[in-house]
Amino acid sequence: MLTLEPMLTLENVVAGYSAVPVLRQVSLAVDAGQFVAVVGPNGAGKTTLFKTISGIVRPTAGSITFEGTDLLALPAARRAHLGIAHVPEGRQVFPSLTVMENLEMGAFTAAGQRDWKHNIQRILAWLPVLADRRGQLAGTLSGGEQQMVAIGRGLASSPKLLMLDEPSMGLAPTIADFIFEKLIEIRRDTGLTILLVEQRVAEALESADHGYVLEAGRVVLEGDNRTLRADDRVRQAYLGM
Ligand SMILES: Nc1ncnc2c1ncn2[C@@H]1O[C@H](COP(=O)(O)OP(=O)(O)OP(=O)(O)O)[C@@H](O)[C@H]1O
Repeated sequence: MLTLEPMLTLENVVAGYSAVPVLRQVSLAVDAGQFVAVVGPNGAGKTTLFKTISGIVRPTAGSITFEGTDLLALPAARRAHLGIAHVPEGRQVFPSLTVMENLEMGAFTAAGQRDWKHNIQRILAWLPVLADRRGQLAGTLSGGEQQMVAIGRGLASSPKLLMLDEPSMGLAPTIADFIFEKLIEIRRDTGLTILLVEQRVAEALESADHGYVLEAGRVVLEGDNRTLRADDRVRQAYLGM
């Protein structure tokens, strides 16, 4: 019988800063086309998890595989070319470049260069505010607009896996809701695989198909979104019910 391997697999990953472990034996899998959310409190290690996948932090144990390739054998710069886009916490747009220049910077991969015309049309259709502000310096945009630039920049690389680190951070609830709706729309239109880290647990588990709860560097719960939303621990600790 044919069994499909997940697109991304982490097995027993241990990682941190200097000698201090943050991730303690984290295992996680993302299937192609899936929308997976990782939720958990401040300091649980969510950002460290993303940095470990994209190669900024090097694990001391465990394995990470993307489409059958051993990611740990590749430097960070190579991983983006495999189709992994990391939209970082705090957006990190290039403030002195325009919106369009920021989007162009995202198209640094071979696939991003090849697909630029198609990608930019779609990005501007999903996020029309970026078309309105294409010549504006990104540093002068609102937080929500900067988040849209960061998402657009990630999409411009033609990723297979889009990793988003707390896209709602610091945004008013209505703007955060708009961002979640856009992610659902982009996913529906493209079938893109999405890995999302979020502190807005209710919205994250409504948008995603599958979730992981990360606490103190360990996966303490995993399941499809309905199961997690119905879980007593999740309801009490994260949904205020
Ligand atoms: N560059 C660093 N050097 C040393 N320790 C760090 C560094 N970055 C993060 N840490 C520590 O690693 C732990 C996990 O941080 P991380 O940012 O991964 O958590 P998080 O779940 O993303 O939290 P938040 O939701 O607040 O961003 C924290 O105790 C933090 O202090």
